[in-house]
Amino acid sequence: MPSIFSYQSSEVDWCESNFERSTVIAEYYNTISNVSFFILSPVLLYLNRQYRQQRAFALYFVSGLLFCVGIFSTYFHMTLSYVGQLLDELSILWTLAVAYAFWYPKVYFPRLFAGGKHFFWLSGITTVISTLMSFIKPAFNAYVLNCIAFHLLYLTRRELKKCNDKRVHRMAKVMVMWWVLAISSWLSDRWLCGLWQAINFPYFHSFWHVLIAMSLLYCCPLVIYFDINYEMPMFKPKLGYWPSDSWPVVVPYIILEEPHKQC
Ligand SMILES: CCCCCCCC/C=C\CCCCCCCC(=O)N[C@@H](CO)[C@H](O)/C=C/CCCCCCCCCCCCC
Ligand SMILES: [Ca+2]
Ligand SMILES: [Zn+2]
Repeated sequence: MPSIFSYQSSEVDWCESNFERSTVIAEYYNTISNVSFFILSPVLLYLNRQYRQQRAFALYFVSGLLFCVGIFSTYFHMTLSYVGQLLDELSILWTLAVAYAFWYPKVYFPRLFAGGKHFFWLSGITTVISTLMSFIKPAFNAYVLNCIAFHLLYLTRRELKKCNDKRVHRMAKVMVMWWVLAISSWLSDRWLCGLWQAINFPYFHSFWHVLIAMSLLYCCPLVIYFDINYEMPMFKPKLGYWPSDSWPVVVPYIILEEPHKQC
């Protein structure tokens, strides 16, 4: 009986051919494309340093978890092992759970959980139960995780309705654009593999890694922007672009200004 750590013990196998470029790395491009997550965390921490000073624990914690997602995803695509797959999926689940626990706006709490503390415990218990359930059918977990993006889209829409800053609307549109490209790549790698192999281009899952990291690069400042509006009334969040506004490719980040707020 193969060990749960052994190569190819996972029931999921992505479209890229295995061991084509290396004898130790099962899926070469799917493995190296995880570098996007190793870049994402330090970029977030560096650019949003004013916010980091205010909410150091939350930002360091979630950036650390995103880095772990990168490590486990690398391990998974390198080995295609059962343990790799579960670590990959569970690290995503826990990153999402922790991000919700830190940043889910109190105004959306069900009335029963108005205090916040109960909501925190409910999220924790739900995550522990989901963790246990994820062992039942691991191949199904990724679909469930992807559905959470729809809830994030819904929350973004509701927040944008209350916001008249055009730059924030633009940032949300760019985030959605990256996410649509990302999810299309993920689905096409899952469902259209025969076609991609026929044209010798089975690399859509590695595009997914890069594109979802791009989407998170826009999603995180958006979350920070709304958090400042809700939780830090002494500051006014302002959207900045690195390296500068005039560059064709830019990375958004949040600047904290002292006076009154706009949204
Ligand atoms: C201020 C910071 C706020 C941060 C909030 C966001 C927290 C996001 C948490 C985790 C997302 C990581 C997703 C990367 C997955 C990479 C690993 C991977 O590719 N795994 C696959 C197998 O290799 C697996 O099949 C994928 C599973 C699906 C993951 C779905 C994640 C949903 C992420 C939602 C991102 C929202 C971005 C924009 C929303 C419109
Ligand atoms: Ca493969
Ligand atoms: Zn992956």
